[in-house]
Amino acid sequence: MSIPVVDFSVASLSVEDMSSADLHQLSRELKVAFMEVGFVFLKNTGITQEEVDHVMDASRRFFLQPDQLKRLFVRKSFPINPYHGWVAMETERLHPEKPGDLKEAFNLTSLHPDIKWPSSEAAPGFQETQMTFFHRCKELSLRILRVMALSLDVDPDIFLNAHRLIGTEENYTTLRSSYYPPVNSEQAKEGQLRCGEHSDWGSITLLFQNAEGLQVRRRSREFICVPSVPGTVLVNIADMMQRWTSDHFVSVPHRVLLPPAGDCSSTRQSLAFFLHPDNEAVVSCIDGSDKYPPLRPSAYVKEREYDSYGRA
Ligand SMILES: O=C(O)CCC(=O)C(=O)O
Ligand SMILES: [Fe+2]
Repeated sequence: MSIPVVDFSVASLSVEDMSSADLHQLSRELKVAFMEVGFVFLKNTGITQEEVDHVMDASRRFFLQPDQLKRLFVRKSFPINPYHGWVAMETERLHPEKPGDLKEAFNLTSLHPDIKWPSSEAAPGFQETQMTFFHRCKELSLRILRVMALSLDVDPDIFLNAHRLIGTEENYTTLRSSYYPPVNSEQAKEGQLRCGEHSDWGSITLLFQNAEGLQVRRRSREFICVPSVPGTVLVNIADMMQRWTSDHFVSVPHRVLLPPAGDCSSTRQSLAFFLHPDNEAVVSCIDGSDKYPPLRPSAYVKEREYDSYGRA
């Protein structure tokens, strides 16, 4: 198994109105990828490599600031949004039974004007690039949701109707910039990785990476390495979408390895857009079956959060 590459041109963000496009071929290809692999590379989405590089450059400048500055923006310090903000090294464990992940991250979850950002002297371009990219990823995700609904022959708005509040406190969608600093893999703790094995929690995830290291688990349980393909967006199904589609679309575990022994100087960066349904939407099996009971994203996310961060 390898991860398929699908051409998204007909629904690209550079096509102003996709409603009249012929999306059938595209929807068939996406369906096969999401049913069989759970991951797909999309090319020609309208989001360019240049845009991605620009956001990664601004993120890197933020991460290279002293922790003392970044702590002013730490996650859980924003009264209006508990998810938004900076996550220090080894704070998060995406595999709940393993040591903390060897990465730093910045979660953009709230676009509220009361949210405090680093000054443009401390982190040039950080706020603007993050916010602009959040919107770009949102627009692309909504297009993907529409094609996914078509592919399943259900109401084309069925997923869109549950993603109306992105960027507000009523929706957990997050643009996460991750920074994996150089690490000597021989000094890491037993079982420690750059990002522990996990599946994503939301509806779908868009991922942009600037280096290898990502691995995806196959049905046979062995992991395969995912290349970094410039100019593409890697899209995967997340857990709530798997339930929503009664397991037709599969949410697949993945992880980010430490660099190979002897490589103590490479950094890695990624940008992940975790698309989530609105907190109070109801996610129930779209085929009308009772394979899973209906869930509320707010309650579901809280439960998953305890696993990754503890019940504190
Ligand atoms: O950094 C990456 O390439 C993937 C990270 C990831 O899977 C996640 O943060 O959920
Ligand atoms: Fe992930």
